[in-house]
Amino acid sequence: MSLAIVSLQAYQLSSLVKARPSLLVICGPGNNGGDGLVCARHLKLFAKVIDEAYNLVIDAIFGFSFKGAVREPFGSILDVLKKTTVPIASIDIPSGQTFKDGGNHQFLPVLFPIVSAWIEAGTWSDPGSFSFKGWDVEQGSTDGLQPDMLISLTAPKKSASLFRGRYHFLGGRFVPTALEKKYQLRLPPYPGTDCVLQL
Ligand SMILES: NC(=O)C1=CN([C@@H]2O[C@H](COP(=O)(O)OP(=O)(O)OC[C@H]3O[C@@H](n4cnc5c(N)ncnc54)[C@H](OP(=O)(O)O)[C@@H]3O)[C@@H](O)[C@H]2O)[C@@H](O)CC1
Repeated sequence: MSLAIVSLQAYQLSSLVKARPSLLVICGPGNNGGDGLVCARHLKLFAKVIDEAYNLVIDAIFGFSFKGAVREPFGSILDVLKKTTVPIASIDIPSGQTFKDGGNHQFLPVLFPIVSAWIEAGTWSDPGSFSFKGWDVEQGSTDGLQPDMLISLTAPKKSASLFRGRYHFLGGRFVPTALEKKYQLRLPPYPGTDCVLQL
């Protein structure tokens, strides 16, 4: 639900009007794709809003388990998306991004101070400049999609340090206490009953 809500919050209808109303959700084979299907279902519930004219691609192709060289048919799909001028909103990970260590994108405790820093700084102007004791922001390749919007789930992953788009949201408010303690999370407070937070 939060993925659908922030998509509609970030993209005003007036700025996205095109002759043919459309919204494309591209789902990959893993749980990221599953998130995309749920997002599509909720967007459908907002049909009255998106009926007028709406052009946006929801990237739910790969999440944090993506690794290695991209295989077909996904390579061709990503090639098309890299050239499109339609805004792309990526769920959790911009699809196709790889890192120099070849590792996956599972969140790490060291990532969570970033969330606090973003909130405290009140800006997302230069995420690459953030550095914390014992850790520097990863410098990964920019092979993957460069979305206009990123919706991080639970906490931003490594790839969030490469994000240069306009909108970054955090979703997944209800983290089990045990998980929060295990990874020493410092998650930001969500206002009221909101389930998403713009970083
Ligand atoms: N708290 C959170 O953060 C939560 C996160 N959640 C969500 O789950 C997502 C992670 O889901 P996930 O683990 O299922 O992995 P994901 O990347 O969607 O798919 C893997 C698939 O991609 C394939 N594949 C891999 N590399 C490939 C390549 N080069 N070229 C082609 N294919 C490739 C791989 O195939 P395989 O290599 O195994 O054959 C497999 O089929 C996460 O990002 C978030 O969206 C929530 O649901 C829960 C809370």
